[in-house]
Parts: sequence; C-alpha cells; structure tokens
Amino acid sequence: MKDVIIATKNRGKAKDFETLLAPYGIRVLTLHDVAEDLDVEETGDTFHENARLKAETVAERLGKIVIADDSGLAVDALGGRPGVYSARFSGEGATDEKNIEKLLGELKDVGDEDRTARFICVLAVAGPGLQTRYYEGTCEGRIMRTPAGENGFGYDPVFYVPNEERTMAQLTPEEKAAVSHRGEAIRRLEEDAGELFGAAD
Ligand SMILES: O=c1[nH]c(=O)c2ncn([C@@H]3O[C@H](COP(=O)(O)OP(=O)(O)OP(=O)(O)O)[C@@H](O)[C@H]3O)c2[nH]1
Ligand SMILES: [Mg+2]
Repeated sequence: MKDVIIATKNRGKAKDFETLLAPYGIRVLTLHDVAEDLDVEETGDTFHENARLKAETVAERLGKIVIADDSGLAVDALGGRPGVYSARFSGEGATDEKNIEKLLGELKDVGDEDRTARFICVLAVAGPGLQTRYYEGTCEGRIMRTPAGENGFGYDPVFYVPNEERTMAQLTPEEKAAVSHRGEAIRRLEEDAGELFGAAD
C-alpha cells in the first residue's frame, strides 16, 4: 500500500480521491493527517495559482511530494462565477448549503437553456527538486432549480450531468469518479504517476 499526500482539508474532496486512487492500491493522506495546523491562504486569481500555492507550501513543509487540488464551479450566466471563490461564495462562515442557496437565488430568473455550467479542477504536484506540474479536468453540466441526491459534496446536489441524466449527488462515488473534473485530472496525472510516486506495489 502506497501513501499519497493530498494538500486539502476538504473531506469531500478527500473521499473523491480515495475512490479515484483505491484501484491503484493508494492510501490517501490529507492535511488532517500530516499537517493539521497548516492553513494555506488562497490568494491567487486562478485555479493554477491556488493549486500551486497549496502544493508548494505543503511540499516545502513536509519535504515530500504532494498533490493539491484547486477547483470550483463556473456558471455561464454568472460570467464564470463563483470560480475560484466557489468554497467562499456565500461569504464568512460559508457552508455547502449556504453556497447552494446563494447560487439558486442568483439564478432564479435564468431560464433552463441558460443554466449551463462546468466544474473545473486543477491538480498541482510539487516536491523536493521537482518543477511543479499541473493537470486539468472539466465536467460540463447544468444548474438545477432544486437540490437532489445525497452523495458527494459542495454543489453536487444542484449540478445536473446530462449524459447521466442525474445530479452529481445522485451518482455513486465510482460513477462520479468516471465523469468528474477531478477524475479527468487524475487520469491525466496517471501518465506521470510512475515517475512521480514510484511504481505501484
Ligand atoms: O459540488 C461540487 N463537487 C465537486 O466535485 C467540487 N469540486 C470543487 N467544488 C467546489 O469548489 C470548491 C473548491 O474550493 P477549493 O479548491 O479552495 O477547496 P476547499 O477550500 O474546499 O478545500 P482545500 O482543498 O482548499 O483545503 C469546493 O469547496 C466546492 O464548493 C465542488 N463542488
Ligand atoms: Mg480552499
């Protein structure tokens, strides 16, 4: 069993990574396991910048290779918002529920045709002696008018995936892994995984 460190405190993300990496016999460690006290300020304007900040700060602290994930929801009718601010959309003390409420409020008068959106995920891999690398994934969908489904996290209950004819939160973890932005980014990283993390046991 190999350990891979994901520089995140988001338990929903961590679960996504567990599902994605379990087939390779990889155990996921997060900041809750390796550096609970570390809070990296996400001061960047782009997913790449914030992913780099998180990956490089944690890699430097631990002296190990780490993966960071910066991700979010871009809604066309909102000019790409909430984007890099997805986690903080509803302001101080934001929760998934409050973020969804704000999103549905802003889209209240937007017709079905114009509710297109995408999830974006940028993974950064940083480590000692390594030039930081990036892997990107996206997932196209539409914003529902009411939440549906219990799985996943964040905006998953209001993100409808046309090909699956269900919301992201109505998919099983394995189904989400197959279609999500995070899944696509991990599959791109896979090509370099042997070199970065050593051959799987
Ligand atoms: O419904 C969703 N399904 C997903 O699959 C997903 N991926 C990202 N998001 C949203 O985008 C924010 C990331 O912001 P983010 O990258 O800064 O992460 P975070 O602050 O939650 O944790 P950390 O990794 O920074 O510790 C999250 O909180 C969510 O609101 C998602 N929502
Ligand atoms: Mg964050």
